[in-house]
Amino acid sequence: MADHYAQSRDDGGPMEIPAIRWDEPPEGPVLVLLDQTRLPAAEVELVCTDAPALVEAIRMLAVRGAPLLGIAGAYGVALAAVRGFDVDEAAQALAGARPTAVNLSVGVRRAQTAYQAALSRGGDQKQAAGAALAAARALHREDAEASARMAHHGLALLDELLPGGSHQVLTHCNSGALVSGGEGTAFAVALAAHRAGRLRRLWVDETRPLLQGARLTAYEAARKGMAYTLLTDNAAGSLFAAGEVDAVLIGADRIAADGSVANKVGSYPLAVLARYHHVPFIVVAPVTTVDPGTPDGASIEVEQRAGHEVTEITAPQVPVAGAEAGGGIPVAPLGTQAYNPAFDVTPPELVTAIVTEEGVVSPVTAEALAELCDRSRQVTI
Ligand SMILES: CSC[C@H]1O[C@H](OP(=O)(O)O)[C@H](O)[C@@H]1O
Repeated sequence: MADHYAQSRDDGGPMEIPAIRWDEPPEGPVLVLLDQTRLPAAEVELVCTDAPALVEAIRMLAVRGAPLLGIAGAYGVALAAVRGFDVDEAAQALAGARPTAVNLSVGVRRAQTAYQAALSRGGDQKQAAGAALAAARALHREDAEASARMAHHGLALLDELLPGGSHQVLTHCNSGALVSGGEGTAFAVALAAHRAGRLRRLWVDETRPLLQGARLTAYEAARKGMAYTLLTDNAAGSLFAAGEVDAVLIGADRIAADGSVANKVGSYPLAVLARYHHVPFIVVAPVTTVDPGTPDGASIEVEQRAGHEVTEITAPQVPVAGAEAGGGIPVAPLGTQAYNPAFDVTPPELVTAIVTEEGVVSPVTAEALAELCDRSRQVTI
């Protein structure tokens, strides 16, 4: 079950409303999401009291973005546990809500494993539920820490690649606080450059069809006082040709063992443009987005979404929950079939560097990624 609660701005200023928070009102624990389908027009919280409501929120992108999906998945398992629902059933539904971002299944599995381990140690249901919640909280905290470290490593890389002055950086989709326990991934690097006085402008791809750039990155950049300019996705090429892009910064949803990067559809063309115009193409993602179990780009399942997201324009530019047709304004003849992959895959040879909280991988090779993952596991242990 899910309810919407509008946010009131008591002092008139921008509120820092977390993308996700756990709450324990008298009527029982809930997971509270800043409903991203309503941004930027309204800051509305969506309250989930069970896993099915969270699964629907994930599917309609009320909560989205790889690292945040992992955090939400972990909290979703904890929510099922504390409310006495079947945890394994909830975990399966949550992990299957969207296929491409590996973080979702990783987060679900982390909380589910903590729950099962507590039971195997002789703990009761309440203790096991507490263990699942503790695992979710730990993942939330770790992701915030990872975001800050990625921003640090990413800014150092920009300074190395683009010494001196301030620069124009292009980003695609949304990779800020709305996808993270902290300030995000690629956007966090741009924000660090802004704070250091080294961001002349952030070019923001609108990111059709769900407009994560226009609706969410512009919303985040405005709140942070960054100099940003919105553009249609098909205008990016002319910016490169005019020499107006100094670097590309994007997030990732899954990085295969060979360094192939799945990210929002439209990322691959930017990588080709960047290569042709000798511009650094930088991917920023936590190590949890690297999936050693996926050997290469061809092995990444790319989510195919409903055609009406392409053939219709809806008021908040997102699908209506549960509706077959989006109920939006048709921009194509009724009955038009649409191709709507949510992601595309960029091969490692087009990626200048992958920035993680553990450091920078460049050039991107399977060996370097494996070493990074091993180093991360040693730190985690
Ligand atoms: C850094 S994770 C953000 C990542 O997630 C977005 O996809 P979606 O909005 O469908 O969840 C996009 O791929 C971003 O790069």
